[in-house]
Amino acid sequence: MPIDARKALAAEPRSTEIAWDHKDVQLYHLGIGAGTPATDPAELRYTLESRLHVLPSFATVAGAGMGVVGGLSAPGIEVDLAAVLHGSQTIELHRPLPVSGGATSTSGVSAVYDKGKAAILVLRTDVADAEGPLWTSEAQLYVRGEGGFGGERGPSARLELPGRAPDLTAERPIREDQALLYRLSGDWNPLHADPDFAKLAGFDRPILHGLCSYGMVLKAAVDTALDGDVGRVRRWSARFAGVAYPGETLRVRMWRLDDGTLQLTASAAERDDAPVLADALVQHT
Ligand SMILES: CCCCCCC[C@@H](O)CC(=O)SCCNC(=O)CCNC(=O)[C@H](O)C(C)(C)COP(=O)(O)OP(=O)(O)OC[C@H]1O[C@@H](n2cnc3c(N)ncnc32)[C@H](O)[C@@H]1OP(=O)(O)O
Repeated sequence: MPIDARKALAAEPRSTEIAWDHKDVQLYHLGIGAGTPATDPAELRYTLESRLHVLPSFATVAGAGMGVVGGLSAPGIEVDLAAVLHGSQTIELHRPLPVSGGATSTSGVSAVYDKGKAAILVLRTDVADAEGPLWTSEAQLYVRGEGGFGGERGPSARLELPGRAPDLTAERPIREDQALLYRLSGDWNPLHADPDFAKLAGFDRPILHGLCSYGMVLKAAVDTALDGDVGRVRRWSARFAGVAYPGETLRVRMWRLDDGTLQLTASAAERDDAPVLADALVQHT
């Protein structure tokens, strides 16, 4: 059986050493659409090494990504990459991310849910350096066709949107070559680059990496709602509610909640606001 939940959950978490430097950070920022000083001089904080700050979602690619090439393989898990969609992602920052660094990353499967038509794999990663914990991340992978193994169904709660107009709206164009640029940060999944593979996975053309929209939307939130200060982000969580395609425009709606949290949605402006990110929250100082 491609997913053996008991074996996957019983496996010891795996530790690897990761390292990154300013070039990785700059490439990541370009991959999520950082602009040029001609559009906004403040953009140089994302692209010029002497002013560089690190958008916290860089944590999702730090250390050269996930090595997903042919499939997802781990104890108890052997699934075809064409069946995998990124379902949701959370990162929690324990400290601001340094421009360059080295750390130990420890990952494991923390839950496996059975949605009938799909399985959900929950992967947790804890990253720490000599000074202590840096970040914790949780990825949920939606694996089509792998449910029905008799497992627990897992949570299904959805966040209600505030019943009022958004406090802020931002639009972010996705470059035609955005996915080609983004994949250089480590997610080489052909779903985002190869039209034949995309068709095999059931899409008319390559789709954008979930983590690329995840970074683009966090950047929009930091730049418009958090004074451009990446150090204010404590936690960023979102569900991938629908695909986004290169060439589209992400429309980001933001609400400031009473407890200080920022709630967001992102949609594809050209497709009647089809949902891209939902259940999205930025916790910040
Ligand atoms: C460490 C990191 C490794 C990364 C590896 C991944 C490599 C990457 O390169 C891959 C990608 O980036 S893929 C691109 C990003 N993702 C997407 O575009 C997916 C967009 N979402 C969809 O298409 C649908 O929501 C879809 C298809 C996900 C679900 O739609 P439906 O089938 O219509 O689902 P629905 O009938 O509404 O619900 C069925 C049950 O599943 C739960 N669920 C739905 N969407 C979920 C999601 N996004 N995440 C988690 N759970 C989800 C529902 O709650 C429901 O369960 P229940 O009935 O118990 O409530």
